[in-house]
Amino acid sequence: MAGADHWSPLAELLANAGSWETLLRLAPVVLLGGGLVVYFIIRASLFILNYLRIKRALANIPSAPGSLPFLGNVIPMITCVRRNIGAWDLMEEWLDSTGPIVKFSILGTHGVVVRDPSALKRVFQTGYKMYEKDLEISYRPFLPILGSGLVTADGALWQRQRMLMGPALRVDVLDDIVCIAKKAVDRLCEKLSHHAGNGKPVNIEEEFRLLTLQVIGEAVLSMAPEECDRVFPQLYLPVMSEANHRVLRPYRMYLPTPEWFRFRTRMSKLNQYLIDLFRRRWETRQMFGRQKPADILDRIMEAIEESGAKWDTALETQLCYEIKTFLLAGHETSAAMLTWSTYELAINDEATRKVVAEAEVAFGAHSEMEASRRNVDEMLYTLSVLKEALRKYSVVPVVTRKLVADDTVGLMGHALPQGIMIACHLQGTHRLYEAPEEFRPERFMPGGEYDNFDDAIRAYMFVPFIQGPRNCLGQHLALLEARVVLSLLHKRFKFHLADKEKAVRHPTVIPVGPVGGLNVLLEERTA
Ligand code: HEM
Repeated sequence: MAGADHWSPLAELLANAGSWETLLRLAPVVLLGGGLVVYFIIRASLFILNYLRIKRALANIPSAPGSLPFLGNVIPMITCVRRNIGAWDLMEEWLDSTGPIVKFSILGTHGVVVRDPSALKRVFQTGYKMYEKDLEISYRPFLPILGSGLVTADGALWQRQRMLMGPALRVDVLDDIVCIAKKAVDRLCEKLSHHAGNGKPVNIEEEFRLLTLQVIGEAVLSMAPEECDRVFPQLYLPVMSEANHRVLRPYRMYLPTPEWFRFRTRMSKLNQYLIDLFRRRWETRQMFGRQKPADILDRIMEAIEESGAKWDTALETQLCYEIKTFLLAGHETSAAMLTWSTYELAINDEATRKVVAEAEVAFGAHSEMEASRRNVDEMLYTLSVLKEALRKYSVVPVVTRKLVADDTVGLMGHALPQGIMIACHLQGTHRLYEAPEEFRPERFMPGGEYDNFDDAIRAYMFVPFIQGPRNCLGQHLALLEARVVLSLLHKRFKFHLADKEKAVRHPTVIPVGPVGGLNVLLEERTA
């Protein structure tokens, strides 16, 4: 019968609606549907209540201009790129026009932005346990790579890992860095010598990126330069580039595009490469016993042995996150610092002369001397050039935190509610100097502008590595490496800018380098 062919279970249920049997059959569907509705109503009510609680608590703080209902400030933050400025530059405009604390919101997430050193002291030092890493927005695209590594860990795990990793980066490894950096800059000089005087521009930012990867690859894993040049551009750099794209285009994290699959494949190959390396190293240590540590990995393994921890897959995974964190944190930031320092030296003969003079003392007239760490520590002017580049260009312009408890002390005289985001505007702090647009390394020489800030806030007036318990673990390594590289390169070559226009800071990528890199022309220095 034609009618019976179209008889569906739903039609049957409707026909029998009202009978006990049917009601019993419908019960699970009704309960599930009802449960879901109640769940969403509760979630939505909690969201609205929380939204109103935070809105009320922030009522006295001035708002950033251009806020729309629910969207908040998201549109000006995305579209500011059209003006060739970054979201961090927009925040600076808010601070300049509105006051020392400004509130903003992004799709229902409320936040405040601050730059005053006293506020940074509260976030980074005195109240740091309340101000946790903001993993939901800023670091989210990097979580598949960095996982629970040091930069993205919090609480007890972070504390344990920091204790384990800290000494491996701070103590005697710094002595090795001088030698590793010297070898790397010698290789770069050899490469660049083919370009000297030929009138062809070299993108020195790209060269610094490769160099700093080689230095961190050798310091952490004893990787030969050729191995670094083979593995990293194939596996590591493309995953970092995709993660950077995802910052402004978060949907890329969820769409199964060819790039999404490539990201996953490269990630698992990189993880496998590192885990194989760890296993070989661990087995060798168990076979031949303790030897003088060759690199940072050896030092970490020594600390693991001393802690009595068992080698298992959980430990391997955690170590993998830590090593990728060192690779990420340890190369692009340093490359950006070297790039901006080179840019400024190219337009400042007097500063270059002082840097070259320090290199001659530390490395001898022909750069053949193996400088000791003490020699490099004495290069105060070169250090000041690097610090001034970090101040003027703020390669990490902003770091964000999430407030996980009500802060009754708060920031800039305002108590703050749990759940908001705090944007610590490091770039803004670095502009609180005299004539901030001028490049003046003397600010950081003994007795200079920096030394003259009040004791209570001085440490929070220069924050490229932030401050407090979560400060950058690699800052000494970075500044040591960069002193060797900058001074020896300038001792060997004169750098001229290939482009006439002023370099412009990249509006979307952190660490911030110049848009299009830095093209230079090279000339061998004769005297
Ligand atoms: C000029 C170079 C560098 C700059 C400007 C820089 C900047 C920073 C900043 C701003 C943070 C704090 C991030 C946050 O709290 O959200 C940080 C953390 C960190 N950096 Fe660096 N960094 C540099 C070089 C390095 C190097 C060379 C290494 C490692 C070899 C390194 C390892 C780390 C680690 C492990 C952390 C996390 C510390 C923790 O949370 O306990 N950094 N860095």
